Amino acid sequence: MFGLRKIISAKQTRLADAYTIENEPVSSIDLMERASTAFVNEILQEDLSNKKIAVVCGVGNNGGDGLAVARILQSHNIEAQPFLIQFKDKLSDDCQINFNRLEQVTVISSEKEIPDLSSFDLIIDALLGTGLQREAEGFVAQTINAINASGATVYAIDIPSGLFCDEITNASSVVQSDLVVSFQRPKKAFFFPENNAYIQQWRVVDIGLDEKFIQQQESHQYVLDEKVSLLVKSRKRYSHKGSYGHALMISGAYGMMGAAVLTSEACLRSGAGLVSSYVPKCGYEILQTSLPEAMCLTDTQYEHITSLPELEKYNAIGIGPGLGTNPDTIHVVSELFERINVPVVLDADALNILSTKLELIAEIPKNAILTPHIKEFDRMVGFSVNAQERFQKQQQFSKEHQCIVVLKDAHTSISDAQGNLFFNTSGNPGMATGGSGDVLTGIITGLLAQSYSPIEAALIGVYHHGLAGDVAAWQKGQYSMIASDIINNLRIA
Ligand SMILES: NC(=O)C1=CN([C@@H]2O[C@H](COP(=O)(O)OP(=O)(O)OC[C@H]3O[C@@H](n4cnc5c(N)ncnc54)[C@H](OP(=O)(O)O)[C@@H]3O)[C@@H](O)[C@H]2O)[C@@H](O)CC1
Ligand SMILES: [K+]
Repeated sequence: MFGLRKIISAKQTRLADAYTIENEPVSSIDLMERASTAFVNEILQEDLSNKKIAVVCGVGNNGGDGLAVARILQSHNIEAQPFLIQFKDKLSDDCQINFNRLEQVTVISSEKEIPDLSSFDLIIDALLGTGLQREAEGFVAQTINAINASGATVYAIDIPSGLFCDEITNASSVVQSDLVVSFQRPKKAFFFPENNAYIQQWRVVDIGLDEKFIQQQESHQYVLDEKVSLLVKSRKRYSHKGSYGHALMISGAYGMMGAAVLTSEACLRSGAGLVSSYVPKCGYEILQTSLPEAMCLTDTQYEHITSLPELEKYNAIGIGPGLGTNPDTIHVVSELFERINVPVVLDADALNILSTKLELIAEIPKNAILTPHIKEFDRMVGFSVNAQERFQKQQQFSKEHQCIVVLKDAHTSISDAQGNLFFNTSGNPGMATGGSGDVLTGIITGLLAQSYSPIEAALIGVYHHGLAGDVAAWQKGQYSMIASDIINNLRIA
């Protein structure tokens, strides 16, 4: 969908593996060599020459990768000591071949022999991969615990050992990795916030699995990454401000006018031809002074919004940032639902109003974009025990109400009315700062005004918002960046 990559299950990965072996064709041992070489090339971006490295391998193909990685690192004159944790008598065929290709492997065949790993700088975790069948216990769990207790940096091959690929892991013995280098696709598990302790950072390397086959697999989950830029249309040479739509931002209350300024400015920066900002009277001078490029309309009331302006001339509307939930403002949302006939973004207090008047949820305009963070979402649909349940509810909500939900988190997820779920890969913790969400609302509304479809606007907006945040973090650092830095680094292209 939109040229974005599908996220597939462990089972589908095995099918893609077998399909590639048969149809490329390539032998499975050569595919393992390719994967191991790609892993080594990725980690060699860092200078490892003075590091003492342990490669902790299991008996399956993940272990086979680990043994090959140790050999390839040694061929680069890097000290990498392989350990085979023999928790089963028989090694997989390719693991056995790679075992035979190494001159020296320390074989550990019982719990008692597990070495103290604290003298190593770096541990490469190749104990278990996507073949995990059950929670790690006994010998395997003890080895995982030894890796975690070592104090060394840990890089995991494909997935941290002990972590389930497609569902929430409740086990206590899971490798806590600093980096995962995953083959071909990120795993579903990488997008569960619950797995944060096991995955500080992940990257994906291409190992040449058949892409066409992967994209044909039944999956409704996608990776939202730089490929979304393909959806961005170039601006026409002969065009004028009227060509790029007129957006209306409804936002602000006394003491919250910054939200109105940020959301309106972000809307302009996303390329909307014209932006009008509807604010309470107290916001008139603030808005006109800080954002001369926007037009300003005011409510009759001074401190908060109590009514709506005429809506006919706008191509898209964004409502919610800094709006407040004053009793006189609440009815504005239901009135908007009755009168609106253009795409709309509902954010912040517009969502809080929805959660105090749940009967309004049934009236959400078709194709509306809702941008809750987790707490706002839970207030609307009820508490979820974990991310997996919340993602299901998110997909269900989108289908039932024919709308798009942008659930804001470290990996923001975007659900559409067809049941698809897109996981964003841009952004950083520095973006957890006041006003960041207001900026996103402005960006998405601005894209809607330019006639992008709601799902396109949500995908382009979320990815570029994160990207601008990454540039801001690079400039100012995650601690010091603020929401206006995100706007200043926005570059949709
Ligand atoms: N996909 C690709 O394209 C490519 C994949 N590649 C690599 O292959 C990896 C997948 O390999 P894999 O399927 O051999 O599984 P893996 O994770 O090594 O473990 C299986 C072994 O562990 C055992 N076992 C399971 N759970 C257990 C537990 N809790 N406690 C104890 N034992 C447990 C299980 O035993 P069983 O359940 O059968 O008793 C079996 O013996 C993948 O992650 C990637 O690194 C690349 O080489 C090339 C291309
Ligand atoms: K692993």
